[in-house]
Amino acid sequence: MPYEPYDAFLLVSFGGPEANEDVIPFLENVTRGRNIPRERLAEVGQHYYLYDGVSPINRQCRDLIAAIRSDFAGAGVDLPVYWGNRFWTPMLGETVAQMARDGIRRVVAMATSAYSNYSSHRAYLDDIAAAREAVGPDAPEIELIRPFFDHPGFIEPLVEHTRDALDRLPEDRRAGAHLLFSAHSIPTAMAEASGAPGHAYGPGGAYVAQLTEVARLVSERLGEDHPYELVYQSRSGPPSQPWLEPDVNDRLADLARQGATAVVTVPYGFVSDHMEVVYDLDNEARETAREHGMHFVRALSPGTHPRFVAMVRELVAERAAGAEPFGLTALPACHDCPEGCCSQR
Ligand SMILES: CC1=C(CCC(=O)O)c2cc3nc(cc4[nH]c(cc5[nH]c(cc1n2)c(C)c5CCC(=O)O)c(CCC(=O)O)c4C)C(CCC(=O)O)=C3C
Ligand SMILES: [Fe+2]
Repeated sequence: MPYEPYDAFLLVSFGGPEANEDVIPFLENVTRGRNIPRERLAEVGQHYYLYDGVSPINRQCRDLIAAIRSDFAGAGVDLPVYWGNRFWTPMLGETVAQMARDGIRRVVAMATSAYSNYSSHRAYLDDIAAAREAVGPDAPEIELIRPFFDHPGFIEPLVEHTRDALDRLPEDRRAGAHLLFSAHSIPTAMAEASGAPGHAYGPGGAYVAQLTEVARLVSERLGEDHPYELVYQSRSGPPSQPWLEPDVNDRLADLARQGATAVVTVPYGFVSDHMEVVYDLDNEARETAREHGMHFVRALSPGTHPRFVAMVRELVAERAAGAEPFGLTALPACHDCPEGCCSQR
C-alpha cells in the first residue's frame, strides 16, 4: 500500500567529507558565497584531519535511514526512502534527479535540523527548490516536515540522554551539576530574522525562543534540581560580526571561577553527534573543563533513539493529514515557511 498522498520519503542532510582529500572540496561547497575568514576554514579543516578526513555525519544519516526503514516497515508505511545532502555526496540534486527517473511524483522530506533559522530551515527549502528546478518539469513535488524542536519525539530522547549523562558523573558530583544546553551559534542578525515575519518572539527571534523553551522543557522533565542555561558553540564568521553568545568555553571558565565542579553539556541544537559535537564539545570544551579542574560529561544527541525515529513517521502522518503541528510549547511551527520566513537578516 502506498502512503497517501506520498510516494517517497527523503532525508535531507548537510553532508560531510569521508576522506582527507574530500575535506577542502567539502569546505568549499559549504562556504561558497559566505563571508568566512580563511583562518577559520584552515582551523575547521584541522578538525576533520584529526579524524582522517571522516565526518561522522554520513554514517549517522545511513544509520537513521536504516532505522526509519525498519520503523516504516513495522508500521506498514510503504514509502521508499531516499537521501540527499546539501554539501557532499549523495548530493541532493542527484537524488532529486534519481527520484524523477524512478517516477516519484510527491515526496515528504525531513531536514536533519530541528529549529527555525536561515541555516537550519530556509536554506534547506531553497536548496530543495534549486534541485527541483535543475531537474525540470519531471521533478517531484517535495514537502518538508515542520521544524520539530518541541515534538515529544525530540524532547523525550533529550531528557533520557541528559539523565544518562548525569549518571556518568562521579556520584558525589551529581547533585548540583550544571547543565549547559548547547546549540550552534549563528549571526545575531540571522537569529533576529528567524521564524515567521510579524510574530513577536522576543530578542533573538524564533531560534532563541525555541532554544529557550526546549532547555526549560528538558530540565523540567528531568525533575532534578540542576542549574541550567543555554550556551552556544561553533562560532564562525569575522570577529566584527556579532554572533549569539555566550560561548560554551567562556561559560565553562566562568562557572569554574564561581566554584562549579561538574558540568553536563547537552548538544540539543543538533540531531546527531556529528563533527561540530565531537570536535567542539568532546575535544575543545572538554579540554576547557579539564583546564579548570571540572568534571565534564557530554550527553548524546537524539541519533537513532527509537522515540526520535517514531517521530519521523508521526510527522509524515501529520503532514499527510494536513493536521496542525503538534508540539509541547506554545510556539508556532509552520509546515511551509511562509514567504520571508527565516530570511537571512
Ligand atoms: C544552525 C547551524 C547548524 C545546526 C542545525 C543544522 O544542521 O542546520 C549547523 C550544522 C552543521 N554545520 C556543519 C558544518 C559547517 N558549518 C559551517 C558554517 C556555518 N554553520 C552555521 C549554522 C549551522 N550549522 C552557520 C551560520 C555557518 C556560517 C556560514 C553560513 O552563514 O552559512 C561550516 C564552515 C566552517 C565554519 O565556519 O565552521 C562547516 C564545515 C555540519 C556538518 C558537520 C559534520 O561534518 O559532521 C552541520 C551538521
Ligand atoms: Fe554549520
